[in-house]
Amino acid sequence: MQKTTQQIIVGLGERSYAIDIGAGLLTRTPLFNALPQQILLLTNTVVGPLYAEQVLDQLSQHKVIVHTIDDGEQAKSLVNYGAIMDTLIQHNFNRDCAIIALGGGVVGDLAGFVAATYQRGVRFYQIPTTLLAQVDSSVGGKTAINHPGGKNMVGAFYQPQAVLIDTECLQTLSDRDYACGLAEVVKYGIIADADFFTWLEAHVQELNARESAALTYAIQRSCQIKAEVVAADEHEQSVRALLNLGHTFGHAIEAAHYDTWKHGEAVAAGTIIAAQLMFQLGELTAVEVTRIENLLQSLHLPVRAPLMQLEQWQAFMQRDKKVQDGTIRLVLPTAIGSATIRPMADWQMIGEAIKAMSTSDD
Ligand SMILES: NC(=O)c1ccc[n+]([C@@H]2O[C@H](COP(=O)([O-])OP(=O)(O)OC[C@H]3O[C@@H](n4cnc5c(N)ncnc54)[C@H](O)[C@@H]3O)[C@@H](O)[C@H]2O)c1
Ligand SMILES: O=C(O)C(=O)C[C@@H](O)[C@H](O)[C@H](O)COP(=O)(O)O
Ligand SMILES: [Zn+2]
Repeated sequence: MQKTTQQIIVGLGERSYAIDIGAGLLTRTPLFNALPQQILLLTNTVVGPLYAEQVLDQLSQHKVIVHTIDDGEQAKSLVNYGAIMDTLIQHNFNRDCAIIALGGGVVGDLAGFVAATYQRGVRFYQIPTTLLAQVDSSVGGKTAINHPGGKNMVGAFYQPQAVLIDTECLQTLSDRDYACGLAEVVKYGIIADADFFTWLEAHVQELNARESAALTYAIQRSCQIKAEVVAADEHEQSVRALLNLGHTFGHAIEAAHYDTWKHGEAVAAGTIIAAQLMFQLGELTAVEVTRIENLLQSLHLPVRAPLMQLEQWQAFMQRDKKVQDGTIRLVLPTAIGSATIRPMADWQMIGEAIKAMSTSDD
């Protein structure tokens, strides 16, 4: 059967770029158009052995330096950022070089921040290999590294030149990391598309089985929504904040538990807290909260946060990038298919929602 490629454009004027989606794209030529001679391929110790050779085969006419980082969220660090800068400088990379990210969101976020800052900005390409990176982090230009005090605290908005999504890469992903990507997919349904949410509910089995047609549609629809939101508000002055549903809570969980909670898992637990908060405010029905909870659960995602003191939640949440004049602003679902961003100072109410949706201690 002929393999097809679908293309979605992120419309940003002169900086517009294409997201190509298809099975087996890594081994089809060319990966990207008009690549320069000097290329730094950033990958990690898990993805490199799986896919770097396929990429290098396509780049045999270029001078490619492979830089490999450790696996895991802790690798999105200032130390690794410095080490990559050392590599670029040691090899005399100039402003005409390109950085290619081959990996999940950790590799992509770090590579993008390097690209945004090396010699004040060099070309950047994304080859996302996790579901989460394919549906979310490779698109839209949020690049960052973490700080012990919070997630993505140092970063830049810096768009890639192109994104290449090979859906076949997902077959080697662990069940846990696959589920993490589905958390961000569910997010798009909640904030922007009730029909897509209903479609997800109806295709849980196919999605859990990683069936090609369902998976490709979920990736494509997610990228379409993300591309539209980013094109409308690249620098998160308004509607882009909705992509942060569940993240103010989720980032607090991650920052407190980097070693045990993954990003997608923390987003799922954070999403259900946001839904519960809207239920308490009388703006979301019990049926809607249950639908969100059931969908996340059926996709093997956690729907209860770990036990943490309210003060700890508060400390991390106050560092959220959406805080304005000391007041946190939360993304809250107003229905399945729409969400709003709202300043919230009522910590008693927030604490009640967190408690209701945290693991019980009895
Ligand atoms: N920039 C953005 O807009 C954005 C959006 C969402 C998330 N993020 C960030 O992305 C990160 C999470 O990304 P993630 O979930 O991809 O995590 P990750 O990059 O740590 O990848 C998850 C795991 O899967 C492994 N892996 C990657 N591809 C694989 C493959 N094809 N086969 C087998 N194993 C594979 C990785 O080595 C890792 O162990 C977080 O740091 C989060 O903050 C950024
Ligand atoms: O693209 C966006 O905008 C997002 O918020 C996507 C999120 O899924 C992603 O986790 C992002 O990195 C969060 O950014 P932050 O600004 O809250 O650090
Ligand atoms: Zn996210």
